[in-house]
Amino acid sequence: MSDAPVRLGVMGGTFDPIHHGHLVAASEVAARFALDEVVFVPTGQPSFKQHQHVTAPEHRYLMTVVATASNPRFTVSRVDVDRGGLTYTIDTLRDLKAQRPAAELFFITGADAIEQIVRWKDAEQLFELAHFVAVTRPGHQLSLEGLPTDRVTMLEVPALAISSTGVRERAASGLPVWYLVPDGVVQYINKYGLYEGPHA
Ligand SMILES: Nc1ncnc2c1ncn2[C@@H]1O[C@H](COP(=O)(O)OP(=O)(O)OP(=O)(O)O)[C@@H](O)[C@H]1O
Ligand SMILES: O=C(O)c1ccc[n+]([C@@H]2O[C@H](COP(=O)([O-])O)[C@@H](O)[C@H]2O)c1
Repeated sequence: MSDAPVRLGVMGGTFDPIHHGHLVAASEVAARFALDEVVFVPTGQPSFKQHQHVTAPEHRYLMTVVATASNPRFTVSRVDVDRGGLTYTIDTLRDLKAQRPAAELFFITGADAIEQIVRWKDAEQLFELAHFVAVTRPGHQLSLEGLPTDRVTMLEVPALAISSTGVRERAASGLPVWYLVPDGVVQYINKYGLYEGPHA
């Protein structure tokens, strides 16, 4: 447990798989908000994706480790994977705060996710635990209506029209996913045959 007063970015996601859109968003927020570190937190069972097949948490966790390994400021946390069950951001932030009480938390989220935030578990308390940085995403107009303006900041990031859905669909059709995801993630997907078969 480290108790240094760091500015800690928190990038939560299903990461099925992690792609360059996630990495660019984290890198841009880190630079603009002078973050010391960004911790990527792969979900256990994502609460808003209960009716779709999601790859096993351990695969998604390992792909996230592979994708972030080369950046000294990027780390990966197992809090959501190890807690098990449905993942709620309120639990993610509470666990990280318990591990690092002096850290100032900045939760990084895309335009599509921030629009749903009022429906997230314990929504009002989320803003007490972290500052939220909403990054623009191609195809999504960002509206912060109804959100506390002092706790949410909108940030334009270089537009990368990449989604995990698109990567899974390409892999399932035998199309290349090189350069949409880091090289090691391409190799991980091929090694374990992810996104092939009935769930692809
Ligand atoms: N290209 C992108 N640019 C900016 N933010 C993104 C991008 N892709 C995903 N995000 C954000 O990253 C977070 C985690 O996303 P997630 O793991 O669900 O990926 P996804 O590409 O949206 O997946 P899927 O297509 O399976 O829904 C979310 O807050 C999402 O809005
Ligand atoms: O806490 C909630 O109720 C909640 C509902 C939906 C999404 N989230 C979080 O938002 C992040 C992105 O989610 P997703 O499903 O788009 O990968 C991830 O960290 C989720 O845990 C959180």
